[in-house]
Amino acid sequence: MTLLQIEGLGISFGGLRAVNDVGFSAKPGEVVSVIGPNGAGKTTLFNMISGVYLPNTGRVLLDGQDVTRFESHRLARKGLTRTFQNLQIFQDMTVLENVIVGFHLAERGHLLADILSLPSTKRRAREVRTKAMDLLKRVRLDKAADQVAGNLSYGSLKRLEIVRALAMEPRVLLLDEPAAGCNAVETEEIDSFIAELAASGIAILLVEHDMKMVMRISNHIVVLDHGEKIAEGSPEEVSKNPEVISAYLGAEAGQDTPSVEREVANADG
Ligand SMILES: Nc1ncnc2c1ncn2[C@@H]1O[C@H](COP(=O)(O)OP(=O)(O)OP(=O)(O)O)[C@@H](O)[C@H]1O
Repeated sequence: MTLLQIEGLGISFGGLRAVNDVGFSAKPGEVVSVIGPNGAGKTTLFNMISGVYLPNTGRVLLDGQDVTRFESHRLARKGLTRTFQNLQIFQDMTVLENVIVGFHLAERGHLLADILSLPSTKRRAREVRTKAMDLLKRVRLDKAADQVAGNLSYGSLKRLEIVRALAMEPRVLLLDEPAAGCNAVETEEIDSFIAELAASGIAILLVEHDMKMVMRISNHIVVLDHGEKIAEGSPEEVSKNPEVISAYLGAEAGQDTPSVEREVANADG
């Protein structure tokens, strides 16, 4: 059963066609990764899917409903949430407070009850706290709940950001470079957490430069180059695709992008 369907998405910035006619789909429990050399259009594609940019062409269907024109907060309430490449954590708040903010973003409808300080508000605050602590336990951050977020290691902050997105109870979760800046141990932690989330039935869309991680955890990979989808398939299919290899090798000559073939060989070894 398809949960997220992307059809012919495209957008231009001035004269530049940043993304052109890109489509793919994701089912519950699937990890779908979008890869491609620097500037290929991955983040722009994510921005269109998550309501940050309005595409010039194409559609985004969530559970069969056309949500193309929905803004991010409305999409989040429909079950599609994202994290950003750069951390969006409130560094001065505690770890727990950061997650609680995520819950409040998910339920703005209770504002009047909050203002009137109804008994239901206190009960809900307790429920939210319990749920937030449960989420923190899942990423072993519960012991750090009362610490100021700014004191956490980078890998912990990355996990906190994912947890905060989970407060919205997404069915589709877009992760933009969740392992960026993480060391090998932190990357593996994030890696197994993502696999766990997928196993719980969430469809994960991933943009990630760490090719070993992509090859390890993806069920399906979509490859972009210069805004076009040049290939898609299983990690094995994609890593053997000559067009994909040449896109990466071409990029490697001018930029610091790893060759998929070599990265797959390393990941195997
Ligand atoms: N808001 C914008 N205005 C103008 N051009 C943009 C904008 N956002 C992206 N672009 C351009 O669109 C193209 C695709 O950029 P995008 O950031 O989506 O690529 P990417 O694959 O995510 O790259 P990276 O791997 O480096 O993050 C680039 O040429 C970029 O300069």
